[in-house]
Amino acid sequence: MTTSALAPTAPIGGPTLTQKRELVTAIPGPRSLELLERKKQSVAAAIGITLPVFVEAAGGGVVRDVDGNTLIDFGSGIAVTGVGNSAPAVVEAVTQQVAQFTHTCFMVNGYESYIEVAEKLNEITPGDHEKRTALFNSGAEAVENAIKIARYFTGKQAVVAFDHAYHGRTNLTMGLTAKSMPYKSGFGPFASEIYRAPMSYPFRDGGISGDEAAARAILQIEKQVGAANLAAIIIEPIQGEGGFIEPAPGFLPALSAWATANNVIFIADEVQTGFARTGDLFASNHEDLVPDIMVTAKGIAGGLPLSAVTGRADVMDAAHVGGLGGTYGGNPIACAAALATIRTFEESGAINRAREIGTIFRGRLNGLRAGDPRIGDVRGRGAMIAMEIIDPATKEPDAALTSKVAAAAHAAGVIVLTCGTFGNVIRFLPPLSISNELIADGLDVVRDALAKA
Ligand SMILES: Cc1ncc(COP(=O)(O)O)c(CNCCCC(=O)O)c1O
Repeated sequence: MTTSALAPTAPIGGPTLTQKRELVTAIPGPRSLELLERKKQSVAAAIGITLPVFVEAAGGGVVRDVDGNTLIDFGSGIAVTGVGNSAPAVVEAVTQQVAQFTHTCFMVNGYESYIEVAEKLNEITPGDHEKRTALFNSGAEAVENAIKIARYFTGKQAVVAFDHAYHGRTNLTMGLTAKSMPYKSGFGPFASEIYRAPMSYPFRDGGISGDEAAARAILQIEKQVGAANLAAIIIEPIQGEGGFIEPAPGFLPALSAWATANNVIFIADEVQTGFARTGDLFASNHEDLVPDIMVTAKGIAGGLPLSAVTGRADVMDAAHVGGLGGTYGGNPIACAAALATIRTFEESGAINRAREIGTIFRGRLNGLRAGDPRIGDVRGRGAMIAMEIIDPATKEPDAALTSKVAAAAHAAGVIVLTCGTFGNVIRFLPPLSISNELIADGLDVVRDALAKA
């Protein structure tokens, strides 16, 4: 059995998990159903659960639920546990740290691991210029702070985000996010001075080039906002929740060049694409993009909540002392996890593994597409791959079929997620610690779910 160098050897303390899909009850099983009832009586209904099994253990490429079912993980907790769930190095680092001290608030008393994480991010993010980093907890919090920093540095207020963008669920980041339901509907009003520009969406924009799409976006920005008022452009190098939309080559570099020429801060939101997920350490590396600010989270700490804003030192140092902060930002346990996670990525060939995984997924999905026109597009890079589901007669999005296929995969013990402005994208975000055998079995399940739908 070929397994990734990232696969857990002997998990420390954790249960030994059989790296094989195995169902012993219906999905969800009886214990999960009991917990689901309790959840309904105790947790806000707005907190939904995509696949309502409750987890007992996870690692490698599987999740084991409280009923003893072992499911294949094609979601990584939404692109978080790329290094593997309960990755041994992370477990060891966190165990040691939690026994030393759990919290000081870095703004009260510092600790070395925060500095080490900042030094590491300044080193590995694109660009050899001097950088600074600020640590937070969630992706949305980091995006909020990236915008604060850009506005402070430029003295300008407007911000441009793109069609199909997703940047979070806080007030400002909801304003930056494009899709209304479920993220924004009913939660307004939203922050002011946020503008939207057209995205390069090769499958749906008539195949215009990256340069043409950038020219279209820049013209709209110049006419509807004006560079003199614009603090920042924020964009995901591959859009995540909006549908794994990979812009045409040249789109991002053209936007970045325009921003630089117009004293506009270019922010790359790599919350979902960062840390080897796309077959580069960061998706920005793919076109040699050097953002002024990069936002990271998710894959950074193997499951512990941590996010970061890393950017040009002149930009990051502009705000007055005390202007940025928060109680838990860069907490010591998450910093310990991040250092272990990044070290594991660096030492275990994560980038090559992500590329291998992408080759396997694209090969299988393009094979399905050749015989099934309902698969309109297969796209993405590395271990961030998706297929867009359509009505082949009209190319219209088919959200109903998408949901049906995902539900069938869940019932068969494969955790697969959907996304997209139109709800018609099935996305694959496996942990880089997954084995080729689990990938093959999981994709067989998706194949059969499509065939029966
Ligand atoms: C690019 C990009 N920027 C920002 C964020 C926000 O990160 P937080 O850690 O969820 O706040 C995300 C989070 N994506 C998953 C959201 C899941 C959901 O809430 O339904 C992202 O993908």
